[in-house]
Amino acid sequence: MAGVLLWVVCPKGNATAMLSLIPRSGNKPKKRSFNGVSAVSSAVANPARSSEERVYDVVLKQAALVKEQRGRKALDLEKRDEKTDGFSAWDVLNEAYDRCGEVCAEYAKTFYLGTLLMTPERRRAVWAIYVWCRRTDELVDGPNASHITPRALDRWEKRLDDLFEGRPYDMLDAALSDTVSKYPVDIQPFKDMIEGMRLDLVKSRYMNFDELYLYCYYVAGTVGLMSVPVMGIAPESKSSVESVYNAALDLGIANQLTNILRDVGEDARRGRVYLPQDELARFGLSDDDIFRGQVTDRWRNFMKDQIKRARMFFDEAEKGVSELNSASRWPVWASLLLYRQILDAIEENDYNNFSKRAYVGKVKKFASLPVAYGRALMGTSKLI
Ligand SMILES: CC(C)=CCC/C(C)=C/CC/C(C)=C/CC/C(C)=C/COP(=O)(O)OP(=O)(O)O
Repeated sequence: MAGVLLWVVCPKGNATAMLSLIPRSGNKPKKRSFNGVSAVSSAVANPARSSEERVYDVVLKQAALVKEQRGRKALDLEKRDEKTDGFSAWDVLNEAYDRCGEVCAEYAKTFYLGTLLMTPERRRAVWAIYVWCRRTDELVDGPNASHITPRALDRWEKRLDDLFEGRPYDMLDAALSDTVSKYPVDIQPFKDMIEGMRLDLVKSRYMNFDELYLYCYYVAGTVGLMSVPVMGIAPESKSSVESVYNAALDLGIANQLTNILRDVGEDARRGRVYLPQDELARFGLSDDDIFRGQVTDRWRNFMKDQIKRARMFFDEAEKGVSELNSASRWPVWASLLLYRQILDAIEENDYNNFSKRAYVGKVKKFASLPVAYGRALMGTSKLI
């Protein structure tokens, strides 16, 4: 896989040297200015490489894979239709995908409805990815989370390797195994999501935004990178593949930042603070203020800044949605608009995210759906 990336980046020259130059020489990753400083604040404190630059390597790798596989024919499912005991691989696979659809319908209703607009092939591939992410998340967040160990995560990663090599462990894995054999999905974002779970086992504080950015990439940005190869980029899109992947990554980051801001109180009750410590200090705040849970002016000002940054990531993401295949745009717009409104809800709660859960009411939710549909109908945008 690395060979593909290096070939694309540097067909003839010194690939390693070229790679380390990309973020600094090009304008990617974009340096987001946030209150006059880079949004990824410790890029300055850490002269080596910022998280944003490291994550961008994964974007390039995934984009290279898509370019390589564009035009390559998908595997012909019919060929697998050899019957054993009255059941064919095709029957089993269909059942596996149906089960993935049921899980998606149960846990992510709006998103599931949106996927129904996609082609049947794409829709079930998205379900298979969703289910794997959900199962991964449940290892550390589910009912058995207290028993989870780094070794269990290693075993989960071994299963991942196996399913990417066509050796699924169970039915749900079989659906994903089929999906990754048909779409140009790279294994790295999946491995990185497991890495995020490992991080969650040992880390409960983030010194600066650079550290938090990496965490958000692991647990949510990865989902964006996994989804685009399946959702597909519109054939008429004039944007670069890399910029669409960047937008997908930004949507994952924006969603996760929003999730963090919504759940400050809940996380604090579990002893966790997913907020940059240096930024808290800059506003005269500390962990104690969070555990105390008082909405003060300092807290409001801090929150205004955090919300502003999350919106910046949503803005970047929005530029990429129109570049997706037309049938994939609606579910993405719908989930983007709904999640973005959680930030408005935090404001409406006067920044009390300690004891009041910010949520988007049914009326607003339904009102967003036609808006999302309208945006999805608009064609691909300008070059980005
Ligand atoms: C923008 C472009 C070009 C493509 C879209 C690419 C996609 C689908 C990006 C979305 C990434 C995504 C869904 C990340 C997960 C983010 C997240 C914080 C999910 C929260 O999940 P739950 O914890 O179940 O949420 P609730 O707690 O709100 O129910």
